Amino acid sequence: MPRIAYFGPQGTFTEQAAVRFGADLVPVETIQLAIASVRKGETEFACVPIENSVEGAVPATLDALVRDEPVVAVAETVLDVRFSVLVRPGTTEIRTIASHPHALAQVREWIAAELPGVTSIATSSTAAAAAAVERGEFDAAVTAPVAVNHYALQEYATDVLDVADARTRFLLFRQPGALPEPTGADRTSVVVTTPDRMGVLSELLTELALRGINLTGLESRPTKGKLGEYRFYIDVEGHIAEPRIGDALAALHRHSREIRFLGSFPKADQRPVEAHNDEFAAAATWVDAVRKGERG
Ligand SMILES: O=C(O)C(=O)C[C@]1(C(=O)O)C=C[C@@H](O)C=C1
Repeated sequence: MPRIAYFGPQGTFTEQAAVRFGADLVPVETIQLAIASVRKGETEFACVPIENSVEGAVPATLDALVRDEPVVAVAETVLDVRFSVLVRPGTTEIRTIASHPHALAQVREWIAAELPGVTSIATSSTAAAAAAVERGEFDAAVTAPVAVNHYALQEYATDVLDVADARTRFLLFRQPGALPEPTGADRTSVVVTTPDRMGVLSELLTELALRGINLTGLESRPTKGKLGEYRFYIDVEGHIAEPRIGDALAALHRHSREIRFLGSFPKADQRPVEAHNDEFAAAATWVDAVRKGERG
């Protein structure tokens, strides 16, 4: 049975996402360690959060993907997110509330309204906050609903969320290898570092637009070198096996100082992508025939 290192400990949202991929689960303390476990070959896969509909991209994941050897995503899944607030049995007063920064950001208004004056403390994950509350370090934890099954805590509040219908997307990574087959409903992800020249980002996006490629994500992170120098994380609909996606990635390669392929994999929503593959195939056949002197 393959093994998935996931951003744990037990009781995180990421664990629930990893369960869907059906393999033996290995909790690790940080996103970096989950991805490192794949790089070192300790586990075949790593499951980590990539973006949340309320708080946006997960910076630890974006940064871990460009460090060291490449890893590629082979699957994604999306979870509905709502939180529970857990406390030790017998708690009468809450002075501190702990959680992952992405979770705290999604319940900020609830805390201000229901627990005014309480100090919020960032922990490595939602479940790490539950473990810390169990140990008596903090009074309350903002967690995934399942965390109550893993820690000796009780629910102070459930269904806590400032913005309804929050969702988080998770990716399953492994070392580079054969790509998942195209399904007609795929996503491709790359990260590029551009040369420092005017209009370069617009050139990248134009390469996509010209080929009718739908951009589903664009994030920037500092390269951590020169101030003002950024990497761009680009998600598009389609699979690198499709001619127009392959063409577009080749164009991005020409415009970039560095480019790293982060995967082509089936989208969680399974909504078919308008690919125009027949038109691209017909155009390639025509060029081929012209080159051979068979067509004008
Ligand atoms: O700490 C967890 O439980 C996680 O799985 C991480 C994470 C995140 O990074 O966004 C996942 C989903 C929620 O949005 C809050 C936290």
